[in-house]
Amino acid sequence: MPPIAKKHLKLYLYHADQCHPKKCTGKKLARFDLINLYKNVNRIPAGSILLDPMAEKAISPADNITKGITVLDCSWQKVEEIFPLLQKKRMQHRALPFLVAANPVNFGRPFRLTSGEAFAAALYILGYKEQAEELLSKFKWGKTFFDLNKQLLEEYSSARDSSEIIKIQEEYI
Ligand SMILES: C[S@@+](CC[C@H](N)C(=O)[O-])C[C@H]1O[C@@H](n2cnc3c(N)ncnc32)[C@H](O)[C@@H]1O
Repeated sequence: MPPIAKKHLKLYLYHADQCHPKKCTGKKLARFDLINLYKNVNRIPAGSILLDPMAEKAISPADNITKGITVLDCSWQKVEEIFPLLQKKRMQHRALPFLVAANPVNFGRPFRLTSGEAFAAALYILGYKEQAEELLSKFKWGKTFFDLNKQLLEEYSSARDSSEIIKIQEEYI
């Protein structure tokens, strides 16, 4: 029997070099070869989904994800400065809905996810649950992220589109 191909999405990290290299979740995932790290945003293939906390539209299973997912690893202090600069790049900007961080820096805080959590949340919502779990298995607090957000992640992953995602979020908050 031929091996069954694992469901897998391409992941890109645009690294702005603004974090502590030893604490950076994106760099850690790149060391495990689980994501592709770029320091030049022009090298990221056009058409991917950019996880942008300020985007107007929430990610949903209705998104076209054939070109993969991109995360911008930068300081939270620079988010409002950098994301607008990427508006001209051909990426689809999407926000993640209400989810709670499990990383030690922002534990319990909604919306403020590390790059690793952001990738995992997007993958889970889009139906790539094994890949999401594989990514967060590299962090001590990875399982806690799924424990804290299990019910919401399941509901988001069965939403039809972005407006349903927002409805689920509003009912929860
Ligand atoms: C600001 S960086 C901080 C990275 C952190 N230094 C680390 O080690 O992971 C986190 C990135 O994850 C993505 N992200 C986090 N929370 C998000 C949200 N609520 N909606 C969309 N993207 C989010 C964004 O691409 C954001 O720029």
